[in-house]
Amino acid sequence: EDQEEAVLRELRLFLRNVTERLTLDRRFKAFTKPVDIEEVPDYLMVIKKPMDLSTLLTNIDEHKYVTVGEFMSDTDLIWQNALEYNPDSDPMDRHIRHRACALKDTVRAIIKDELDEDFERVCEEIKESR
Ligand SMILES: COC(=O)N1C[C@@H]2C[C@@H]3O[C@]2(Cc2nccnc23)C1
Repeated sequence: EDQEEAVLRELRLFLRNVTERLTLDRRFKAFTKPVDIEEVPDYLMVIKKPMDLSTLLTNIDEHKYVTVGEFMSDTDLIWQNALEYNPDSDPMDRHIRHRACALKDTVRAIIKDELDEDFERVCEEIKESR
C-alpha cells in the first residue's frame, strides 16, 4: 500500500545516491559502463552475467531492487567479474583487480555506515509479502 511505496521510494533514493558516488570515484572508471564487446570480443564467453554502474542505475529506475541485498548481489557481480576476467599477473590485470577489491570494500563500508538495519528489515518484509 502507500506506506510500502514510500519505503521503496526511499530505498531507490539511497541506492541512486550510493551508485552516483561510486560513479564519481575515479578509481572505478572501468566499472561505469558495460565492457565494450567490440573491443573485447571474448568477454561474454567468459563472463555470463555482465554488470556495471550505469546498469545499476537503470535497474534502480526500473524498480528491480526491493531490498539492499538484491542491489548488493549486482554490485558483487561487478567486482567478481573483474577478478574473473582479469586473473593474470601482468600490471594491467593487477591494477583492475586492485580497483575491483576497492569497489567491494567501499560498497560494504557505505552500506555498513549508512544503511539502517530496521529499514532493510522493512524492505525484506515487503519482499516476502509479494
Ligand atoms: C571491468 O573492465 C574489465 O573487466 N575489462 C577487461 C577488458 C580487458 C582490457 O580492459 C578491459 C577493456 C579493454 N578494452 C580493450 C582492450 N583491453 C581491455 C576492461
